[in-house]
Amino acid sequence: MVGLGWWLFGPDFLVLVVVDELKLIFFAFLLGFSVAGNSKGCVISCSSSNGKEPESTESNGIKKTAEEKRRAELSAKIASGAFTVENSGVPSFLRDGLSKLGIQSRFLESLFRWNAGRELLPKVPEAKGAISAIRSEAFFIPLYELFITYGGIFRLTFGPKSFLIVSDPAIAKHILRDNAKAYSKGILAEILDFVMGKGLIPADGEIWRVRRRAIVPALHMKYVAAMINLFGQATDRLCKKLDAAASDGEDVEMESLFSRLTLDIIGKALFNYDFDSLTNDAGIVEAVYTVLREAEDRSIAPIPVWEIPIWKDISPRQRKVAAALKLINNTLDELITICKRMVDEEELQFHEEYMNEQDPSILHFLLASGDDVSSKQLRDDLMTMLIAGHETSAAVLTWTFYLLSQNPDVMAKLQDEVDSILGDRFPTIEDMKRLKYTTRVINESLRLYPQPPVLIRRSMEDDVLDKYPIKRGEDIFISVWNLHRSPTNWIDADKFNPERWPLDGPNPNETNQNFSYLPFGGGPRKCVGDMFATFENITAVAMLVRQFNFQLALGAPPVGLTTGATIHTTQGLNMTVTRRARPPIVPILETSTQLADSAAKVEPILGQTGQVIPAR
Ligand code: HEM
Repeated sequence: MVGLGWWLFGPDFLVLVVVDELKLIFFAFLLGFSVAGNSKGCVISCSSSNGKEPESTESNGIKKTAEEKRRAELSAKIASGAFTVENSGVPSFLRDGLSKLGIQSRFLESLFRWNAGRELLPKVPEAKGAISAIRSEAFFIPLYELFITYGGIFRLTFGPKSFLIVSDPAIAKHILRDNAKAYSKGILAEILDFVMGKGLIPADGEIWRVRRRAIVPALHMKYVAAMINLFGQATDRLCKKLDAAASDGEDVEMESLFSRLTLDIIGKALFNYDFDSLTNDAGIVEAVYTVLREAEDRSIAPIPVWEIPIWKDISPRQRKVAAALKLINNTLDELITICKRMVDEEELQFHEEYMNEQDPSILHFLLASGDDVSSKQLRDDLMTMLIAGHETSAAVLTWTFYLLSQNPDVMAKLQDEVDSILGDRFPTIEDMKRLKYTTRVINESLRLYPQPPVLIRRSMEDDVLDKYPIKRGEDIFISVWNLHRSPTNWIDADKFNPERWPLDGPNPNETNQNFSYLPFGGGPRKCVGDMFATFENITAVAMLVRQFNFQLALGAPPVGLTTGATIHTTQGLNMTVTRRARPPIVPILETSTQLADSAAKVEPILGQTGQVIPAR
């Protein structure tokens, strides 16, 4: 999924290439709240649950002290009101001035009557950006400090433009669910247009409604159950790779391996295509990564040079992106054609849980359903889901393994559960319900590292948030990071504590946590792949920890965080992987028929609307 995280930051200057006023303002914002290029992200100090920090060398220690000092200075500045904007407004200032000059109050009253109603309306607390004070870390971290001072909604002002930062569950619920129709995806749609077009994430209005209605049924329970087999096979390939590294005593960079694992999975799941990116780096895999990198870079670039007409023809980089997009589009067109042929030749009896055993992909479902859609729209949807379903899951796995490496007690408990429930088998749909602690570990990882950390909206009409009236056209960032780490919502908010979620309670979601927990968003635009992703993550975590122990590699760079579409590490997650001292594991693959049969017997574990569980 894509979020404000897209917008990282460039150097501390603003070059005035006016392509679009709003985008420039955004760039100004980003420049202000900039961060962390790959080399200068913060050392994570907010994530460790048991007081253990990532392994640190002497220089890491120095960096960390500087970081803590910088953060303390920022907190002190915020607390002293250095960011606060006085809300007195011009009319009251003028009125006071005229009154001091001796103008009669009766006259002043009639003069200023036009403004009386407006002045009485409460104003959103306002903070102004101070570029130098809040540079050099992932943007959502300074937003947290501002939230602690200014509260669940505040306005962040840069020059003529401002942004509303929302960190309050009730306001988030209003925007995402109760009055969702009044909000669009705003600038997100503009930035992602080159790659996602009118795909489900950026689309708004009627296109979104029609496509959502077509796509959601494709992710039915029988399909997701069949996918567990695929998750198992792909993870098994990763296990083999790790096993070889363990034999050779080589450290591994897990973030990129997780990215490849989830790319392989989503390619098969969406359009029955095997990227085989765990072993293959060229051609289409390279093209996918070129496009992904471009999407991230566009979101952080200080100048939208790609919008200058001639640029895309002369810039080697833009030509490479165009060639990559062409290759992907051609491949998708080919896959669509092959799939159409398959559907034509099939004795089709389409029904609610329709699934083709040879090709259970979402594309096959959509074509078999008779979905009346252009190839371009289909491509946009597939591309959107490819990115949405790939980056997010990879990030969840990355941060889960980081957290596990910092919390050996949790790891031990997790391995006990996996050993007793899975043994040496491949996971099945029934296991998804039984692997309760594994699920809680992932729930908790998603709380501390929400993917994406911020959701973006734009108001399409005037509205009232909390007690504050807001105008049409407001750009709003709902900080899931703040919601998930708010001291009012959570006890020991920064602590990694899977035990906070009772094993016998419902699976935590936005509904039963009353919008203080939004791992998959909420309301009509909630993630369509939540169950798919949860089962994918459970399968991968369970199979990996069953076979290996994971530790941060000795001498590896500290694990810093930065933002792209999701929360990335600054320099990778370098780990030493060792085989667990257990009898050798010989996975037994179950057939898809068995899986499909068993799917019918298992209730979904997601989307339960149990009673509200107070945050713990
Ligand atoms: C752990 C993995 C995942 C996480 C954390 C995640 C998170 C999210 C979130 C937070 C949203 C809401 C965005 C917003 O309101 O602005 C979202 C939307 C979406 N997600 Fe996911 N997602 C994940 C996996 C997937 C997968 C596997 C797929 C596809 C199979 C997918 C497809 C989508 C789509 C299409 C939307 C847009 C829905 C709409 O606007 O109607 N996601 N996701």
